Amino acid sequence: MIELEQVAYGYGTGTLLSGVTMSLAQGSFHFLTGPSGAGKTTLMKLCYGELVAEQGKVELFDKNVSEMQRDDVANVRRRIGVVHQDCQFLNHLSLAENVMLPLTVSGRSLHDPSELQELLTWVGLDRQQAAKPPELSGGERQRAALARAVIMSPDVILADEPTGNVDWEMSLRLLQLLVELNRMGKTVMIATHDMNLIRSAKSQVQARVLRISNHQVAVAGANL
Ligand SMILES: Nc1ncnc2c1ncn2[C@@H]1O[C@H](COP(=O)(O)OP(=O)(O)OP(=O)(O)O)[C@@H](O)[C@H]1O
Repeated sequence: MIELEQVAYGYGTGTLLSGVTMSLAQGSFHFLTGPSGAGKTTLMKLCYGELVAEQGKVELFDKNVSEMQRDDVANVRRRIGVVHQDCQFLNHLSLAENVMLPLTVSGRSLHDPSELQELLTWVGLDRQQAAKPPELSGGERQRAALARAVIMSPDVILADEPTGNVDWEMSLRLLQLLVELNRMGKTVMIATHDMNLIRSAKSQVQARVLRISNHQVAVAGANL
């Protein structure tokens, strides 16, 4: 689904990623880890076509990102749900409207309005659906961000530090939601610093751990 081959990227201040080769197969579950500033968010952005590799090749759903037309980019955006690290919302809209936003801006709607209720119940936010984002707690915002990422029924979910700023119990709840999505067949990658989260996932899902170090991505061994 997502293939990187010998990819390099930097922001003009030297090399950040180089010689990165990795593949996210359909239905796989990956963690992406590495020190702060190692390039996890940058790698995520390369994986959903937000950034274009300076060298090497990125293929999303068998299409080379550097050769994509506007329609291809729109198609990729529909098929990859991203949970951003800072989970920004429009404060004047309700939680439900924010979750619906990816559909609204693409001029689509749900086949059945009860799907929104189901989704909000699934993330445990059905009672807060009329609340405005500033009224939500950190954990509620993270769950709303996850709901917004899955509203388009994407094939892939990329979650950048989805458990940042929430307590351990909420981290496990968010992890469980991502594991459930994977069981439904979605390809999942979670960027995280939290080794305890990775360890707890291991009993629930067959997860691979990718680690960024020295500008490269390697599969981490068992001794996390
Ligand atoms: N738009 C940008 N312009 C210039 N430098 C940037 C930009 N975005 C990120 N960087 C730099 O690139 C490096 C990697 O950033 P990135 O956010 O990918 O790391 P990260 O591993 O996700 O970090 P963290 O774990 O702290 O979120 C950092 O040194 C950062 O300052």
